[in-house]
Amino acid sequence: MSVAETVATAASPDTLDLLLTRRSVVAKNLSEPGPDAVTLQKIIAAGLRVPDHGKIGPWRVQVLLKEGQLALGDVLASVYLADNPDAEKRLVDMERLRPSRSPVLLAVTSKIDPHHPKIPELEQRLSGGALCQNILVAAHASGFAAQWLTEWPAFHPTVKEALGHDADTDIIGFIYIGTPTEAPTERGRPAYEDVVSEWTGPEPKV
Ligand SMILES: Cc1cc2nc3c(=O)[nH]c(=O)nc-3n(C[C@H](O)[C@H](O)[C@H](O)COP(=O)(O)O)c2cc1C
Repeated sequence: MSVAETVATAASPDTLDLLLTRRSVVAKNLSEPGPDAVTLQKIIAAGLRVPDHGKIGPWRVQVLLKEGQLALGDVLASVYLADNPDAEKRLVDMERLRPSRSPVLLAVTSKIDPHHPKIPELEQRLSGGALCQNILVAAHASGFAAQWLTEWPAFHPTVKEALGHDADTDIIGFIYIGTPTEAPTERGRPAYEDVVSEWTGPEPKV
């Protein structure tokens, strides 16, 4: 079997265009329809195909459809109320609806082995970030839009516990996926020259 047959080497201008134009769509602007089960599986499978030094797989993905979103909404409302006993009902209701903003919600977690004999913690963490980004790109390539959020629930131990995770697991993203109700305006991006430079060797020591 040739190299070309085993590695995706064909030029894909569409992929490049997508990467050059990708924009998040805010979760509240993501409505039905969401990806169907087969499409969603492909989107997540693309996420799982990330660089993962040492084949550790230090990440997990939970799919929250309407049932899970409503259940998580109940958790958020009760945690929010416990932390803010004087909160207006309107704000508690907003928390209850937070996970239901889009048809599909993914909770992505990362569990790092800080004592791994070979793979540094940083690399394990970055693999999880790459997974989230692959999911965003795959969602867009499938004709949907998405937003990767953490917001307060990602950092709340009770929310983490309710999702079934131990204290050593981090929620690294809630990824909202759906169909945009309005096109996002373009967002300023760093100027290429401010970020990219050519390095040709160490500065001479004077
Ligand atoms: C790990 C991570 C967490 C994020 N969490 C939030 C968040 O909690 N709230 C928010 O408004 N944006 C958050 N963002 C930013 C959005 O995902 C997104 O980048 C932003 O809306 C800008 O859109 P863009 O992707 O088109 O640049 C987060 C991004 C990353 C990478």
